[in-house]
Amino acid sequence: MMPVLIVLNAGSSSLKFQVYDTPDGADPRVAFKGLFEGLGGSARFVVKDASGQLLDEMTWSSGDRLGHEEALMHLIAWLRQHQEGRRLAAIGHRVVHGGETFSGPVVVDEAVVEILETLVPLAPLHQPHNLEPIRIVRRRLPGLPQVACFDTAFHQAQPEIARMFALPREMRERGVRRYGFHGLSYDYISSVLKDYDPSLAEGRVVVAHLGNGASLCALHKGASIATTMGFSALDGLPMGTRCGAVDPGVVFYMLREMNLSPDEAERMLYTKSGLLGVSGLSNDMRVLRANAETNPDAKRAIDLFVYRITREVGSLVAALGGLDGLVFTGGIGENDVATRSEVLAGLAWAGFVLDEAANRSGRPRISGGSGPAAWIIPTNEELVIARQTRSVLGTAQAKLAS
Ligand SMILES: Nc1ncnc2c1ncn2[C@@H]1O[C@H](COP(=O)(O)OP(=O)(O)O)[C@@H](O)[C@H]1O
Ligand SMILES: CC(=O)OP(=O)(O)O
Ligand SMILES: [Mg+2]
Repeated sequence: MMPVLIVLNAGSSSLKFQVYDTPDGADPRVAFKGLFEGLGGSARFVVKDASGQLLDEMTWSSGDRLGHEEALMHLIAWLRQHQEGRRLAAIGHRVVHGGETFSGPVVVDEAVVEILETLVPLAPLHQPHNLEPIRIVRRRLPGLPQVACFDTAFHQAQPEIARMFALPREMRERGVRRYGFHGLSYDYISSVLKDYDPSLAEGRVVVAHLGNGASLCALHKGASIATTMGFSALDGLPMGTRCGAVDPGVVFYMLREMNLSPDEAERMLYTKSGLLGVSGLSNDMRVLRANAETNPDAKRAIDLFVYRITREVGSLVAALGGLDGLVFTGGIGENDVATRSEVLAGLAWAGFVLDEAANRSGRPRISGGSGPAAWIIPTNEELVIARQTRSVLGTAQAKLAS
């Protein structure tokens, strides 16, 4: 029987999953993938095969109030019916925050869950939802091994100075420092860069993960040396609904002069800002592009997004001491032709020459000339989770056997 892994990425109303076969001596291979969306309301389940062919679909009415627990049990039941020749071996979870404790994936037990709970205030938009399926599986399928894979872990190797705030020492001792996120995505890009451009993989690269959340990472010889997100997933670039870097003085103004409660201020920064807040229209780049010519606020939101990316690339180039290439990834980075060309135009000073035809057709290399290289590389956070899950479980089993 082929051991399979379920990889879960849980959000507030969605549960994305991929099911991986784990053949001996080869990379994990997608067998099924899909998602639940609209959880808590009118929910929908979609499952496809590895090539994207629809295999099954189901919807629930809003009265059913399908939650994460029912969704997960539905997925496991579906898998049992369709897993001929396969055996569910483990579940790997995306967990956004691993704090100072975890610099790599970890097999989940009660002590691990307790530590991860303490990190909820550091990632309120993600961490509670990431932990929910972990708790459900512990309750409903207690024998099934679970592995937590962290967005912060890849950045733990950064030099200390890149991880520091200029705050009093006791703050650092409390763990108030820059962590960085999107590490599963950067780990993936780092692992495949040599297949695209072997000399770039050994060089100085800025990776732009531009999705609903957005950040940049400076890679030197494949390792993270700096990133734009910090203590929380709010810092750095503007995002779909998050503000990115703001002067902390703004927060005091919100609390004191506007009398917002901490919860209200937090909600504004996490869910009402970014592309949505500036445009007043949408957090979705597709909608903003479609309206940019007629709606000045939509154009303003896009312009600010691009401007902030180019400024932050400049900062990371300084941290790297130069630049050999730039990689675009994430929903916007992989799909939005105009964002890529505008960012490269803003970075013309660094010597980028855009290959417009390549950019329009989404070909992987979108730069010409002899300057730094620009690439589009689709990310694959789920594959990294599958690799890490198999690897730590293999190590744990080897330890048990010895
Ligand atoms: N075809 C497209 N053109 C432009 N932007 C797109 C396109 N498809 C997706 N996007 C953008 O990507 C975002 C989703 O990015 P993604 O990386 O999938 O997000 P998540 O963080 O949820 O994984 C959308 O909100 C939208 O702004
Ligand atoms: C950490 C983070 O911002 O994740 P996402 O892009 O999935 O929101
Ligand atoms: Mg994402």
